[in-house]
Amino acid sequence: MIQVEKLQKYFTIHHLNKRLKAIEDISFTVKKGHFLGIVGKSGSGKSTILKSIYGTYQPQAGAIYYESEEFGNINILSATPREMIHLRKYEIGYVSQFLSVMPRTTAFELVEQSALEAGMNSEQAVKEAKETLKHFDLDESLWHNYPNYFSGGEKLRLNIARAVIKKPRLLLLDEPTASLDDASKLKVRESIEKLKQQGTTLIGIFHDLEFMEGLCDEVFTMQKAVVNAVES
Ligand SMILES: Nc1ncnc2c1ncn2[C@@H]1O[C@H](COP(=O)(O)OP(=O)(O)OP(=O)(O)O)[C@@H](O)[C@H]1O
Repeated sequence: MIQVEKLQKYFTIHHLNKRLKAIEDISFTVKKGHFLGIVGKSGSGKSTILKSIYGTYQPQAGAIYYESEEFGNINILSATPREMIHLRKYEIGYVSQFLSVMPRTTAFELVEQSALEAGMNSEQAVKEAKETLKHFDLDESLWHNYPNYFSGGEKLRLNIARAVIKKPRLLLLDEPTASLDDASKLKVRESIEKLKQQGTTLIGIFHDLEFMEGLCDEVFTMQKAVVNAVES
């Protein structure tokens, strides 16, 4: 489903006139329907890998081959912006611990819009939004509120609901359970299990190794923090 080959990413730190090597020579493969967990020290480049797959970061070397429903086997690093927009809309989901909210959009509308974007009709989108918000125990009194002032855990659950409702083919999870209590973590776990049953491929970063246990099919360990500055 996804094959990462010799991925390398530098960041240019302009005010220091230096380049920072964030990841180097990263290669792994994830089979369709499998869950790959990425573990490693802080700063070793775990998020950089996920952001490269999602197209947020543009690595300088390597390849990310993804088996797309629409485009066949595609190298994400050379995908056009139009292709990337399609993949993000219909095929690849990304959940981080941060919720990016839209102004004057309620929690319910956020999830509903996500369902509409994935191609559901309005009746279906409303039904699925209700079910998904209920699944993640987001109190009904919050559904028609703006999420700016939600607690950390409420924002996270909303964030996950918004991604999961699309039933993406590939879901990238960047520590989405960071500030959740055990009951909410269990809900996330149930959703991941359900997605796996539906054939979703997942790549996830979790600090909570216990949470990953039994969920992941494979674990990729970042060898070390390769971060070091090189002259630009
Ligand atoms: N946009 C950026 N600009 C400059 N440096 C960056 C950027 N994003 C990441 N880095 C650097 O790249 C390195 C890898 O960061 P990354 O966030 O991928 O690590 P991580 O393994 O996910 O860390 P953590 O577990 O602490 O979240 C870090 O040294 C970080 O400072």
